[in-house]
Amino acid sequence: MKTHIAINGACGRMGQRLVALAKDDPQLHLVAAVNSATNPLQGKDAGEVAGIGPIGVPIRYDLPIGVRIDALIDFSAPAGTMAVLPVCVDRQIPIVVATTGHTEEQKAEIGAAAHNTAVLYAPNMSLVVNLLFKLVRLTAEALKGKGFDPEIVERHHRFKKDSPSGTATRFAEIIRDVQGGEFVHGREGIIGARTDTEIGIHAVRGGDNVGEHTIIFTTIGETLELVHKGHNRDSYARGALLAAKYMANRPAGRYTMSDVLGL
Ligand SMILES: NC(=O)C1=CN([C@@H]2O[C@H](COP(=O)(O)OP(=O)(O)OC[C@H]3O[C@@H](n4cnc5c(N)ncnc54)[C@H](OP(=O)(O)O)[C@@H]3O)[C@@H](O)[C@H]2O)C=CC1
Ligand SMILES: O=C(O)C1=N[C@H](C(=O)O)C[C@H](O)C1
Repeated sequence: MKTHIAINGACGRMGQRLVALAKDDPQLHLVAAVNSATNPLQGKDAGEVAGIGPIGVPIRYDLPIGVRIDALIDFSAPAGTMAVLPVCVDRQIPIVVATTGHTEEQKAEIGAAAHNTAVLYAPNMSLVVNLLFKLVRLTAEALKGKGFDPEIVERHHRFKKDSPSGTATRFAEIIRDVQGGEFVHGREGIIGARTDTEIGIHAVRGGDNVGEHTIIFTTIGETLELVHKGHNRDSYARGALLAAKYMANRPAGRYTMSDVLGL
């Protein structure tokens, strides 16, 4: 049986790739393509917006009533997540939140929604980035107390609205979880020597970069760098579609990309 999915943020860079890849997947049926009410593409065919020709699914600003939705994928903006979340809770629609840049309060609300519906909230849907989360934890554990300075550099396209990336923040949280310490975002001025407890986070913005993360562990005499470079957005989109299939019919609770990917 096909998984019936809805996409929030369907007109965006990620939303368009999800629409296109879902169309080619015989296990998926796209039943709703949602985007902000003010978007000029409202009412247009989601396939046309995605550049694959008409698919009979119009862009709309809310979820259709009386239509079976097995999972919703959200690649929008923090306000977009918070608009669709209560509807998913009310209708017990499993939700895959891929949007980044939420406030701490919004993150808590997303977490609380898991009492009532299935929630997967991940800053990165790529298989190998999720593997890298594990490798960074392993590295932080191995190098703990051995005098290595952790620094994270992320690079993204000029249009990205949030900084640092959700993925960079997750890498930093993993290192802090293992080693302790505090986040330092960029550096400027006469700031003095680096302390032993800093976890540096640096955001580069420009061009059409779909996402790069470099996790640096450096000491006097040598440096280890763990690097991921996205080539296009499809690794994120494929991971999210896999997550939607995994989440369909799951009971309320929190799920992770490690669950989905079997990592
Ligand atoms: N977890 C992961 O693997 C990945 C996560 N992301 C994250 O996904 C999000 C989207 O990225 P991207 O596609 O590049 O961004 P875009 O800006 O290209 O797309 C976002 C889309 O969401 C729409 N939107 C904004 N507000 C709302 C709302 N209130 N309700 C419904 N739709 C809304 C926008 O419409 P409008 O233009 O009208 O505002 C736009 O069409 C970002 O937070 C990004 O960081 C991106 C890639 C991978
Ligand atoms: O906005 C993007 O493009 C991306 N955002 C995500 C993030 O903030 O971590 C994931 C990926 O790096 C692409």
